[in-house]
Formats: sequence, C-alpha cells, structure tokens
Amino acid sequence: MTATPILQLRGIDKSFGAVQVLHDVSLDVHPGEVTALVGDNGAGKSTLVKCIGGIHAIDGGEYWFEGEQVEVHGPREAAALGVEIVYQDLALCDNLDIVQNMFLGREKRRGLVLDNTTMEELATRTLEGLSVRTVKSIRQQVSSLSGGQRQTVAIAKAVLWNSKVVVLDEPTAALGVAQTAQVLELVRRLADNGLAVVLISHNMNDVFAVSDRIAALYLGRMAAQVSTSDVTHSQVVELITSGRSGDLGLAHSNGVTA
Ligand SMILES: Nc1ncnc2c1ncn2[C@@H]1O[C@H](COP(=O)(O)OP(=O)(O)OP(=O)(O)O)[C@@H](O)[C@H]1O
Repeated sequence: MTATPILQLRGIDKSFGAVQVLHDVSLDVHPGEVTALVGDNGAGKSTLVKCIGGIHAIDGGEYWFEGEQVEVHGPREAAALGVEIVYQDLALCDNLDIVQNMFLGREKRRGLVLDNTTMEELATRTLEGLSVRTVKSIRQQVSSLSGGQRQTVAIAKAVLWNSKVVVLDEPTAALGVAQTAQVLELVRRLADNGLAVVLISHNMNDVFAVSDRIAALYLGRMAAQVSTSDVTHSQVVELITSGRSGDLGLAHSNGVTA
C-alpha cells in the first residue's frame, strides 16, 4: 500500500539566532496517508511545519517534492507546489461568508467584476467532494459557524487549490467530542481522496483514530517515524516524553536510537 513519498525532508536544520531548534530532521509524507506529527511542547512541530510551508527558510538539509529537490522561498512557492497549511488560528474572517473566506486573496474575476457564480460552484463542489453536509449555506457568515464548521471551512479552503499536501495544526484542539469526530472523519476522507495529510496533534486518541504513520519529534530531532499499526499508545507517549522506546524496533529513525 505504501506509495512513493510526495514530500521528503532530509537532514533539516533550523536555528533562531544562536538557538538551534531543528537538528537533522528527516520526514517522509505519502499521498493517501495521514502522517501524525507528534511531540511535546517546544519539540519543534510548528517550526518544522513552517519550514514545509515556506514561512521559515531552512538553514540546511534538503526539501524534495514529487521526486525533485526544490527550494521553497515563501508560502506562495509552497502553495504553487501544492502544499497548504491550516494553522490553529484558521485565519478566517468572521465578517465574511464561507465563499468569500475560501477565495480570500485569490478571488475569481470576470474582467473587473467578481465571478461569484464560479466561486459558489467551486466552493459547493469542494464541500460536496469532502462530503461536508454540516454547513447550511455557503453564503453563511463565518461568525455564525460552530468551531467544527469553521475548521471544516478552513480545510475546504486549503484543498480548493488542487493541493497535494495539507498540513493541519491541531485541528481538534478546541472542539467537543461530536465535532472532533466529524473533523477526524474529514481528515480521513482527505487522505482517502489521495491527498497527503500531515496532522499535528497532542491527542493520542486522534492520532490512533486517523493516522497511518506517526512521526515523533523530541527536542528538535526526529525520534522515530513508524507505522501506526506497529506501535502502542504507551510506546508513542514514551517517544514523545523521552525520545526513545526501549521495546520498539525503530525501522526509520534518525538522531535518537532505541
Ligand atoms: N521565531 C522564533 N524565535 C525564536 N525561537 C523560536 C521561534 N519559534 C520557535 N522557537 C523556539 O523553538 C522551539 C520549538 O518551538 P515550536 O513552536 O516549533 O514547538 P512545538 O513542538 O510546535 O510546540 P507546541 O506544541 O508547544 O506548539 C521552542 O523552544 C521555541 O521557543
């Protein structure tokens, strides 16, 4: 079932001033799979994701996309590759409706006039493609949506642009039980539709519910990247808290050994 990785990071280093935050980090991300990126507070997850999204320039290491080594000099270049990141704050505008949010800054125009018909069609098709039925009207203001619906809109916005890799930063962090289940179903569906999904999460139940692989960062190093079916909750907790797991045969590790 393992496809060739669409995104490969090799030996990534990243420092802020004198502080090195990422050390020799490698990561493989596969289409059709959810890769959970786990790690304790300050382990470097957000920094790694910002390197993937072109917000931070990498100091050293290689970024490979679809089998070619690339340089990503900003979010626009990442988006041009097909890499979209949904940050925790979602960056949605409350006073705009769903369609306006999905096309914010990338509006479709016919001449000088906004092409609302096309944008509505594309928004509807995208939401239907993700089997999203929880949103009543695409002309609803985002301020009137629940936390789960807002997350859904942010995810739909990310996949609207023929994206190939979608990174989700703690998409269920602020949600209740039912909404968490809905968002996790959506995360799974993204991968089942062929996208490569990277899911940052602190929640082991979420990680085990939807991920195919787990990449564990510990103090800025990739402690292990393993198949979810090969590990237990407690082994992953051990990787997060100590960077090692004594009884785990680490097939793909770098920096820290079992
Ligand atoms: N712009 C920055 N300047 C200086 N240090 C930074 C910067 N961004 C992150 N760091 C440091 O890098 C380390 C890793 O932070 P990062 O936010 O990547 O961790 P994280 O795993 O996402 O943590 P959390 O789960 O708490 O969000 C932390 O020690 C943090 O203080």
